Amino acid sequence: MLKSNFQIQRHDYVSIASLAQQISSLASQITSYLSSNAHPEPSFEVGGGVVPVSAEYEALRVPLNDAALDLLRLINGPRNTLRNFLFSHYDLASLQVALDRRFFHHVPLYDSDNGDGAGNKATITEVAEKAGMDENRTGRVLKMLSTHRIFEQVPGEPDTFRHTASSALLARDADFHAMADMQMDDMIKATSETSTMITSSPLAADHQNHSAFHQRFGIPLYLYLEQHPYKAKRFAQAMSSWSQIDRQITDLSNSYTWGSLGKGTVVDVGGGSGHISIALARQFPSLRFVVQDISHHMLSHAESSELGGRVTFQQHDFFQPQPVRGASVYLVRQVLHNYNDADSVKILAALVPALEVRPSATRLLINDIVLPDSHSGGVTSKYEEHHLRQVDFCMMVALGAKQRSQFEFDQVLKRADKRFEIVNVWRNPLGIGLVEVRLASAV
Ligand SMILES: C[S@@+](CC[C@H](N)C(=O)[O-])C[C@H]1O[C@@H](n2cnc3c(N)ncnc32)[C@H](O)[C@@H]1O
Repeated sequence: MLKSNFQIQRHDYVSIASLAQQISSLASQITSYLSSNAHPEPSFEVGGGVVPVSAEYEALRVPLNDAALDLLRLINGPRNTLRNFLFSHYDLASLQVALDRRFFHHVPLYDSDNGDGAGNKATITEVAEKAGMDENRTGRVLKMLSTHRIFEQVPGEPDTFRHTASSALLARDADFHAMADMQMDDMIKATSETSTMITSSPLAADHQNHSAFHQRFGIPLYLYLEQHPYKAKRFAQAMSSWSQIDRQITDLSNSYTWGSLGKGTVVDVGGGSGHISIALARQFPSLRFVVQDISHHMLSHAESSELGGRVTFQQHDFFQPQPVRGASVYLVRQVLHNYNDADSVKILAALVPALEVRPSATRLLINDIVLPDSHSGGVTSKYEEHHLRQVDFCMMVALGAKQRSQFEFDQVLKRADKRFEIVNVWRNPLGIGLVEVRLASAV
């Protein structure tokens, strides 16, 4: 996670030659970085897809993405580029079928190989049988996914497929699979209603009853999850997987001085299954955590913890006054982005009496994406901004809500209580940042 004054220059690439030169230079720096860190060169093979997670690697990977994507746009021209873009829902449909019919578990992994190479592949007929669908469409799904290097045809055996690094990830990582499944199931269905939803209420922005999700399923997302325990479990797993991406937990533990809180209490407001508190509790053995959530489904997915009672769980509605007073930290993580400004103001205001007990020793930490904007800066690359905008759109579709910039956080905080003051911002160009807030009367 990077401090607020960190800015990445956005380049306007102009020529094929200059882009090619940048790509070549960045690619050789990546090769040197890999070899000097004894990191194996990434490949598409099973087990070959691990890339380094470090600030140095990101500083090369991100501009290489910008340059490579722009080079492709330039050499393909708008007609080919847009054609590809416009047809991408068919690619997603193939992934949707593969997830629905559990293709990723029907092709054996190298792990199960008995040594003769025969155990790591499956014919279209075998996959179709296990998936309970016809061979023709099974083959078409596998071939479509293979164009993205998700599965591949075994050389010399055109009707036989094996895993690649990407398909193996979906086979092995249950939480990542849950995230993919959630996106390709409810979220893609809801997303297709976005424009219809806007047409039906063109001026009613920012309300969960005017979200595409509501348009598609007839009820707000969290009520829907309460009514579908399997989907609530999948959601909790998806959130856990999401937190592994881009080092979110590492960033959160590194960016704030948790160690200085001594034997303090951290209240994890809307903490879901408690995965963040549990990770922090493992790292900071003096701290105690209270994970609060309205959903007993979420709390029931909470890991039984070996942490000697330092992580406790409490059912609580964060629109109601905060029952744990005078804690060291109130962590509000990936919650405000679920709400429009009016509701975010109510959630923040409900915390004020608890912060007033020991204002100088208490912090509110908002752990959410901090969007770039012209007021508070934070310019990112196009590649990075695209990620942030995708998640912002996700909030619009799912909940009629949004991600916020520092300026927008400041506005909702001040509406909740004029004494709220942002004291520090850690930006993360690829994901979740951190906003540290206090009640100014504490000074
Ligand atoms: C997007 S999840 C974030 C979970 C967790 N903080 C994290 O970062 O992984 C939002 C959480 O808010 C919970 N929630 C929704 N409405 C709530 C309410 N009124 N009071 C308390 N929790 C609520 C949901 O059950 C869900 O676990």
